[in-house]
Amino acid sequence: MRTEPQPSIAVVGPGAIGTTVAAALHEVGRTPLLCGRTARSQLTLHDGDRLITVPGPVWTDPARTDRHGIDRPCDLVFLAVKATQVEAAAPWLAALSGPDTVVCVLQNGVEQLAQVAPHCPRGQFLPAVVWFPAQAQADGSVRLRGEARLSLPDGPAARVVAQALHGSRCAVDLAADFQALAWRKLLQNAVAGLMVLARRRAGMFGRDDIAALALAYLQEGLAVARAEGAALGDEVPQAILAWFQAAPADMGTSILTDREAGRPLEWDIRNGVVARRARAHGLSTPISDVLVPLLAAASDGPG
Ligand SMILES: NC(=O)C1=CN([C@@H]2O[C@H](COP(=O)(O)OP(=O)(O)OC[C@H]3O[C@@H](n4cnc5c(N)ncnc54)[C@H](OP(=O)(O)O)[C@@H]3O)[C@@H](O)[C@H]2O)C=CC1
Ligand SMILES: CC(C)(CO)C(=O)C(=O)O
Repeated sequence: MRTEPQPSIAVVGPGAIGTTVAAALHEVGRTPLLCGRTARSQLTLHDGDRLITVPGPVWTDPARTDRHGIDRPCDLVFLAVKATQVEAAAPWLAALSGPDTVVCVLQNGVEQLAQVAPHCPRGQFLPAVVWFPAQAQADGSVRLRGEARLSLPDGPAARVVAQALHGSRCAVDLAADFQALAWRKLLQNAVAGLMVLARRRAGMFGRDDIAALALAYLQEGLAVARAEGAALGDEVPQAILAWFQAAPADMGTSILTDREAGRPLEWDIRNGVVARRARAHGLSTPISDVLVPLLAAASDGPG
């Protein structure tokens, strides 16, 4: 019997999201090359009671692809560094990508392509909506806190990703209206920024005053999303708030993890973007006008 050759796959940025995707691929026999910043011998994912170990190493030097067993571009690269880390990770994209390589950007926001493409001369770029929460633990392992699921804009590049993750614990939806999904997820991320300013986890959305603020901020974002052409219904703000209220009280968000670790924050792609896009449409954003400078200062200082 003839077996199909396996695609060559790399994960750049084996953190919370990168580890989840690497574990999903490994479980179905498509173990990716791991490319990171911190050397590790393996990755570990906790999904409920299940523990999945992805064999490493995590390579850390993009100039030494000869050591990694790569003699040609990969078929598929998952980029899962933070938006603030794309420039530093660009040498990995240059080392792993050829013109036919699909580069699937596992990042929040609605500007992934504009952010990443200038840093990589080759490849077919594909944004993804990453729906699931995952949290890095103190020992470097990752805890998955939801059903792993990605949405991608339907097309040939998305089908390469869907094929690679076929049969794995990470579901892939091919979306006809990706823009609406991306903006819906952006609104979820924008409101999660309130957790950074309060330094509290999802339980804080149980407060009436925070719920009212969150709804008003989500309404502000919804107007911008619609002006950008995203077809989102009136129910979206309440549905997003209800999602946070139903989440475990100790569920965080990746931007809060960065705040707690004193790292730069993705404030611009998650919150700043709402105000930036609003200006282009002549919309006012009184809530963003207060939140965004505070998030920017929390991220970048000075002081
Ligand atoms: N975590 C979540 O629940 C969700 C996150 N997202 C989005 O996914 C993206 C990734 O987030 P997340 O996984 O949480 O982030 P993490 O910080 O957990 O992971 C980022 C990884 O990239 C590595 N890295 C940093 N710089 C480089 C570099 N120059 N070269 C190679 N690797 C590098 C980091 O290494 P090191 O270990 O050294 O820091 C880390 O392993 C973000 O855009 C986030 O907004 C989307 C949905 C949910
Ligand atoms: C938790 C979740 C899914 C929503 O804010 C997320 O996207 C993140 O942590 O960055």
